[in-house]
Amino acid sequence: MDEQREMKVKNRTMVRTMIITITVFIVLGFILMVTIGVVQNKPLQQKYKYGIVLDAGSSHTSVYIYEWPAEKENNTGMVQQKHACNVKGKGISSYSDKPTLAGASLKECMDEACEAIPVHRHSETPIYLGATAGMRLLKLGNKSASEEVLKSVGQFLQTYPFSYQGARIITGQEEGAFGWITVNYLSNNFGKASTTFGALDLGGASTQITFVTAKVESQDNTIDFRLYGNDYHLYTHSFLCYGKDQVLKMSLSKSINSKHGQTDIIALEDPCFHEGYNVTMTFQSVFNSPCVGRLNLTQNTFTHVGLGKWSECHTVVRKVFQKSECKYSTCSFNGVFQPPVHGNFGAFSAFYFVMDFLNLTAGSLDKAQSKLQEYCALPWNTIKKMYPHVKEKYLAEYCFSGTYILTLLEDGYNFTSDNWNYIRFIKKIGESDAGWTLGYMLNLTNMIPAEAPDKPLLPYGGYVTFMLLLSFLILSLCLLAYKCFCRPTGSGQRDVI
Ligand SMILES: O=c1[nH]cnc2c1ncn2[C@@H]1O[C@H](COP(=O)(O)OP(=O)(O)O)[C@@H](O)[C@H]1O
Ligand SMILES: [Ca+2]
Repeated sequence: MDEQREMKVKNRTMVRTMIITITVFIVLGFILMVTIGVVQNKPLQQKYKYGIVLDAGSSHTSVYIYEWPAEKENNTGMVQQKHACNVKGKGISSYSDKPTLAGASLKECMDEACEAIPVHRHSETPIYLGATAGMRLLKLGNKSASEEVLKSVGQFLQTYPFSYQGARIITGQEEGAFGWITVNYLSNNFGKASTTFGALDLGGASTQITFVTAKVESQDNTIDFRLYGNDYHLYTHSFLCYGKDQVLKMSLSKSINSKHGQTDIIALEDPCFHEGYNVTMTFQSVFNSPCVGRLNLTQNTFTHVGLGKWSECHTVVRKVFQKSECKYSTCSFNGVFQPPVHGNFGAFSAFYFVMDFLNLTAGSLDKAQSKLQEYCALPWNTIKKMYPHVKEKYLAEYCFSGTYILTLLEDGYNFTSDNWNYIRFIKKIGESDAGWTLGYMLNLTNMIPAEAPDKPLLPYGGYVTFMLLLSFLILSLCLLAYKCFCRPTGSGQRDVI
């Protein structure tokens, strides 16, 4: 009997030791599996693909390089800006007198692009050049010069090892729509039930407004997209000549015209420039654009004299918007159909540069107006001392540009004090600049599918780890069951724990 009891005690001790050992092994195995699962699923060295878009704007050209993980082309939000380079000097449209030099002006930035993209990816990297309102205006004024400029930049880009996809003037509608795609792609708004942002783009020679709307009364202002399984019905309009540089020319030309015939124009007093500002300008620099009429004058130059009076400036700027005629239910200005604005808007490019400089990106419309009034009243000497490092051309124009932006948004697009805070002034979203270029590339490379790709239940890494753990657990349980229930005892009985 004692022997039997001793045997049982021994057996029990053995079983306990075994259970402890098994448990230790299970825990160790568990840790091992998780470690292997994690290490195995650690992102491998990512393989990136690249694309290049040149934004040939009216004031200057920028070269953008985008990159995305090679195996995730069609996932939303995967493409990011890797590098941007501002071409020195003015925009390509300024080469109208010497078109053959337009191409070579891009050299420095294109050489940078060669450095930034791994050599083995060069030949498969698409490169696009899109020209905007500066070239649209040149085409209107001098078609052959615009063609020569495009030929020059096209030929130059083809000397690089990238996959050249063309150099063209994009339409105002494309500029608006692709800006809208960029902002919403980067904000991850596609493929979700979430609403989209409208897009407001202000350049030197044109401005664009784009937002989702239910009803568009004019066919010229409609664009439809199906992206990631959702239909988007867009309103878009691009106002040629309503970029801030051209509006300045229009406003100066109006003042000159109103003085013309009265006296010789020696000094042109301007409420939109600071008191003490006094610069000699050529008439040619104002009247050299299809946006302003012709003027026959014997004089070549005039003095541009600042007054620094915001209310008068506001009155002058308002005159560039023709608000009386509208054959639709609602208009923005110049008889252009526009549904009432609604929802959030991202305002970028010069909207951002100017509002950021003036510290007007937050706060109410009233506050923005009163702050701008104070800023415009500062003498030019004070302004120069306050901002010694800011480019003088920009500095001189911020009072005018700020006034134009507030007037365009309020009187032009019909934003009010109530929805003013729905406008967000943005430069970048994540690493990427807001602008039309990213949307343009996504569209041309078919990187935004019409239908959302089917998503697996779990991400790959999670799936592998889960399956490993599950199989290990099942295996351990089987082992445990075998050991505990099937092992014959010394007395021929089955040992039950
Ligand atoms: O730092 C800045 N401060 C103020 N304005 C800027 C700054 N950087 C760029 N801009 C302005 O932004 C505008 C950009 O226009 P862009 O060259 O894209 O013309 P486009 O889109 O009409 O063809 C120009 O008026 C340029 O002077
Ligand atoms: Ca632009």
